[in-house]
Amino acid sequence: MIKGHPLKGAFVDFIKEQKGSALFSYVEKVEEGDPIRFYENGKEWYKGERFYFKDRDAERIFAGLGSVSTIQSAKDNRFEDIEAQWDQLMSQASVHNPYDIYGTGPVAFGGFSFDPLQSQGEEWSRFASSFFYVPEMMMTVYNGDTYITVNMICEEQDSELLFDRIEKRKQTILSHMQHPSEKESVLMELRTGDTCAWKQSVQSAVDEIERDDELKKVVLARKVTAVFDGTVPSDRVLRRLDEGQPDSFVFAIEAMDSCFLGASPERLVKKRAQTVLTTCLAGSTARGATAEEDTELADALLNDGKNRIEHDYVVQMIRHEMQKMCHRVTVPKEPVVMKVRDIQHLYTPVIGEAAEEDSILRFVQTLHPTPALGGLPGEKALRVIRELEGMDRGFYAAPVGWMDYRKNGEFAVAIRSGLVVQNEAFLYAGCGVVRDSNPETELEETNMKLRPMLRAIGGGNE
Ligand SMILES: C=C(O[C@@H]1C=C(C(=O)O)C=C[C@H]1O)C(=O)O
Repeated sequence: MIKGHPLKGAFVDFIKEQKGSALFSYVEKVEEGDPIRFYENGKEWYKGERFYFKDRDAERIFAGLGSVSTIQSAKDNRFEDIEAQWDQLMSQASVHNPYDIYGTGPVAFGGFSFDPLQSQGEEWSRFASSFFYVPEMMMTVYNGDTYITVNMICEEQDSELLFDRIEKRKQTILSHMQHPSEKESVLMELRTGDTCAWKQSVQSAVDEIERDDELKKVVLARKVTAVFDGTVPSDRVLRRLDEGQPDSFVFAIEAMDSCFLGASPERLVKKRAQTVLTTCLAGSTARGATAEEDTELADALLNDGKNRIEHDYVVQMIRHEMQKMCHRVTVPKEPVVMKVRDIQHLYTPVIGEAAEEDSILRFVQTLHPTPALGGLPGEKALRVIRELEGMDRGFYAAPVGWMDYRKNGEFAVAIRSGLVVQNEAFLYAGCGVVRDSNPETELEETNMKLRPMLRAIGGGNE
């Protein structure tokens, strides 16, 4: 007789029938939950395989621990390949989910690197060019309600032991224990890279745009390296981002001793049944010191020719691609201003209606990279980036997010982000270069965009 959890018997029987190696997943509602705490508490057992994701509206928050299956692809058709592997895993799965809530039950969390053809930087060695975790344990908070999903894959002889082990861990992690907080490390050095050379590459992009009638925009990024006297406490960095950037997507994804994390204002795509939301976000200015100055800056941004053109390239491409994939697309005529803590942007939200069974990955594949992060036209801009940037963006500016077993999900564009590896943090920021760009102004813009991550790692002024 099997005692204890009501699903233990079903699990043991399922594994017996399947002869192992299929996914068993169940969802429970719990009284309350703090996903950041869940993430931190999971460190002891799951360090190196955790994720966190909060959307801009904090409507849905996820924390995932461990990986019962890691889906990876380095193939040319990486989007289709990831989807095929996910379909394969789900086709044999047994899902016990009494809740009709997106983002509960089996979810794969991860992303796709910005450009698999960029030569790989050493700092990104822990990250495959595209990978997703199916967590062993996941907390989903939706509208104040908390759900726990447990996923298990095992061999026949291990099933009872595994079930009990995970159940015990789950209880411990949920029991409000707090992990002893990580030791703060001291920032020793901030290497900003060769800013003159970077400005020179902005000028080269402007020259290229002037020479080539077809090339309209190229987004160039730079990297700043922060060196600490000890391990960078990524859990703390995540907590600071979460508390300090309430209007952004906040994400973290660990891969062994590395953690990529950030607070991005930009949605790539969100899909719920037939509804698809995407974002045009390009054109930037500073926040004002007073409410009045802030409004003046926003008005100036809305009326600035260079920023409007830069923004419009993004709208053109997104509208065009969305019209191919959806039977109805709504795009406002004019952008509005989106304000986040350190910066304001021109923003045009786009809504499409697609077939319910369409996978979110189809939209990710088609939209990434939008001209907000790549340029216009896309392929040509990518070639210029490879030539001028001279670094590996890794997952910076790339799609990071989740998809569920019904092919819904959400992906942010992973900007305002950084990669933490042991005692170093690599922070990235870029900006759209068009015909009228000025290298000095673009450099200042990247400095403004680096601020949230600098503050979160403890290297920036408040
Ligand atoms: C490239 C970045 O941001 C992108 C570029 C913007 C711009 O050029 O105005 C604005 C928002 C983002 O789409 C970044 O933050 O690193």
